[in-house]
Amino acid sequence: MRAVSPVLSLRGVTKRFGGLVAVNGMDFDVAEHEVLGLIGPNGSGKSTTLNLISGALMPTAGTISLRGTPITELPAQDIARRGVSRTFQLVRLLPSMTVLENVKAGAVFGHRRRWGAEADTHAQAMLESVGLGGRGHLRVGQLTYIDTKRVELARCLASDPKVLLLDEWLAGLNPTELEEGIALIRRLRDEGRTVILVEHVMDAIRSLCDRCVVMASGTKIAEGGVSEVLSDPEVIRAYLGDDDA
Ligand SMILES: Nc1ncnc2c1ncn2[C@@H]1O[C@H](COP(=O)(O)OP(=O)(O)OP(=O)(O)O)[C@@H](O)[C@H]1O
Repeated sequence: MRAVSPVLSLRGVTKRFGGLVAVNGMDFDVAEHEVLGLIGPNGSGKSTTLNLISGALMPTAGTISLRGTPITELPAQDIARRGVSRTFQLVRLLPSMTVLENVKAGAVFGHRRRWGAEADTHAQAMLESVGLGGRGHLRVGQLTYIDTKRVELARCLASDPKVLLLDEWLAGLNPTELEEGIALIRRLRDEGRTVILVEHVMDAIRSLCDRCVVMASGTKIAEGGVSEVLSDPEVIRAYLGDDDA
């Protein structure tokens, strides 16, 4: 059941990089407990949109609100403290640190800050929840690709985020890992989190998302139920024009 007021709202959000308009007047809402797919061809502005929401970048124009409060001007750490957390397309972990230390770093900087033994216990629990129980002592450099992704998600979850921004978290997984990854994201939603999923894996979009927003060249070209938007001729055209379609 959708809540009436959105958790996250974007209104007229625009980002220019010099002469390039990477994100152009984006408007959309994300409802509580919703999994929203943000899709579109390569270079359409999806990661930039996540960067604007998480505060890694500041919009050139427009407003981003979290439960009705504008967060547009806030630095990234303040947005994280308000319960918005993200994974990165290229996993960003500290390879010389252990798995547990990387996850604890998320617990210290996030929404619900924990220290010392409490941070340890919580980080262990997050590792369990992503299927890495008992592997906290390993160095990140010793892990397989899927496991580094799991650590990145555990790091992100360590701050108890209410809104999760997943930037191609499922990319590069084999079919078995993909099934596990989809089940994991579904569980995060069942735990009461709201998720924005930037993803090229359409099976994941179909099986996880309540709705989709489709971007092309920085602009929203479609929004609605997944099967509806994926059969929209403009969306099909946008993807067919893309080398990776
Ligand atoms: N920091 C930056 N400086 C200049 N241009 C940028 C910067 N970040 C992104 N861009 C440009 O903005 C556009 C949108 O990029 P973005 O990474 O948001 O697309 P995307 O939809 O996430 O693509 P992909 O699916 O390939 O990850 C691209 O043309 C990209 O080259």
